[in-house]
Amino acid sequence: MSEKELHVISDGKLSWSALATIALQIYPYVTAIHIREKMKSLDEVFIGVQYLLEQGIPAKRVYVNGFPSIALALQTGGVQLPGTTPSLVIQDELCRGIQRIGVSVHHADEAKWREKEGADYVMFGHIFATNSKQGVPPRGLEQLRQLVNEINIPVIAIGGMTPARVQSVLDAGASGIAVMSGIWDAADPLGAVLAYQDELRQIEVS
Ligand SMILES: Cc1nc(C(=O)O)sc1CCOP(=O)(O)O
Repeated sequence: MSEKELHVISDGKLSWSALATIALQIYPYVTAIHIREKMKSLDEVFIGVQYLLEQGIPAKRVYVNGFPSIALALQTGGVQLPGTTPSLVIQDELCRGIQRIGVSVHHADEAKWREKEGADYVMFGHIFATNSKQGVPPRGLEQLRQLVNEINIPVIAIGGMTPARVQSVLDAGASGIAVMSGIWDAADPLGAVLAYQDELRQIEVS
C-alpha cells in the first residue's frame, strides 16, 4: 500500500449482509472500513462487526467508530473516536490495547490536544460541503493546511471528498481521505474506490 490512506465510512443505511458484500469487494484497496452505525447499540455493532469478520473481512481493515471496547475485544485495526470523547478515554488502559486510535477533530487546538493524548491520527472535516453536515460551513483547504502544519500525526480529510478533489487535499498536506457517500451512493462501489485510489496513486493490492 502507498502511504496515502483511504478510509471508507459506513453510512448506517445498509444491512450487515449488504455491507459485508461490498466490504468483501473493496477491502483490498482501502486502509480501513469504518463501522459507523450511529443508530445501533454497542451489542448490535459488536455482533455486526463479528459477522463481518466471519465473512472474511480482515480485522485489520475494520475500524470501529465510537466503541473502543469492540475494537479491543475483536482486535480490529483501529477505533475512530468522536470529537466529544472525554480526554481520559485515549489514555485509558482500554485504549492501550487497540492497534490504532483516530479521533475526529474540527479545530487545530483539538488536533494538538488529541496528539498530546496519544491519538495515532486525526480526522478533520468537513473540508467541502456535504449532505451529512448541512447548515455547518465547510472548513476548507486553508484550515486543513494550517492544521496539518500544527501537528505531527497523520491528518485524514473528510467531507465532500470526490476523486477530483483528492489532489488538492493531498497538496494541503493531508495523509489521506475518508469517504462516505462517494462509495455507498455509487452504482459501483468498487469502481468508486478504484477511482479514489487512482488519485491517491495506490492501485496495488496488498
Ligand atoms: C462522518 C463525517 N464526519 C465529518 C466531519 O466533518 O467530522 S463529515 C462526515 C461525512 C462525510 O460524508 P461524505 O463523504 O458523504 O461527504
